Amino acid sequence: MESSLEFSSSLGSVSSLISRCRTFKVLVIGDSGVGKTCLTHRLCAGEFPRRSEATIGVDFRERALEVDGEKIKLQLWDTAGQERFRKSMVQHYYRNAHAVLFVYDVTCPASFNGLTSWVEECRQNSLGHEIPKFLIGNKSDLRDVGRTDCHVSQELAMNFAKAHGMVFFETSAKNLPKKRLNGRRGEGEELCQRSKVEDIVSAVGTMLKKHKTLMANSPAYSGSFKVHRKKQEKEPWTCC
Ligand SMILES: Nc1nc2c(ncn2[C@@H]2O[C@H](COP(=O)(O)OP(=O)(O)OP(=O)(O)O)[C@@H](O)[C@H]2O)c(=O)[nH]1
Repeated sequence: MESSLEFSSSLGSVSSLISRCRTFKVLVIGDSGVGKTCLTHRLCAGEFPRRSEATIGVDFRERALEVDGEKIKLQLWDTAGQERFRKSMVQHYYRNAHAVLFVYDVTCPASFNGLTSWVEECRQNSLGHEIPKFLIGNKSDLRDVGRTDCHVSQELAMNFAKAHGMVFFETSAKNLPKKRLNGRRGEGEELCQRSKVEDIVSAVGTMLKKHKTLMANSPAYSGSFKVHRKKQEKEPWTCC
């Protein structure tokens, strides 16, 4: 793999001191192709990216928000789903993480089954039981009512979330096609989808702000990785 890693960390970067804004490290994990990069982009930039490439190592995006009058920052760590692009850096991902988003593709049961190994990886890397965890079923725009057998049911996902102490959301990182947006129904769906994405941001922010143990034990992380990466264009993803 042609990538190298530089790591720097400090408890108070200049920018965080100026803005006095607490920064929370939020890990985004899940199988390759489930849409972690697109979802992270949507959560932070408010739109679906035009191009998607396989993540090598990790990418970062930030989202500022206000919770109960306090400005906080979510630093989303969009990690590679492919084992060969992540293995040397795994322990860095988990260090000082404040929350985790477990992502699967609702149209790909294999990605849902794969969640067990992501939970296990968290355990092996001593991720605290107490930190907020979220289960996100992505690509809900591809749900086909005629092919429910091939999709992950919400009931199954909710049970999984309950068993692992996670908050469950089903959403789509993708904007709806333009022709559907022309009609009233499309606009409504898009607004609904946008609010679901915002619901995820608010839920993560609210849980982190309220999480007293986290505040006491792990000060807001402010540091950076620089991953020198060779990007690889991604084919449109297909599963079942
Ligand atoms: N229809 C639809 N396609 C999506 C959605 N999210 C992502 N995709 C597509 O799924 C493919 C994979 O998306 P990525 O965001 O690169 O997936 P990833 O999980 O980051 O993959 P790795 O970087 O390999 O771990 C791309 O072709 C995206 O365009 C979604 O909500 N709906």
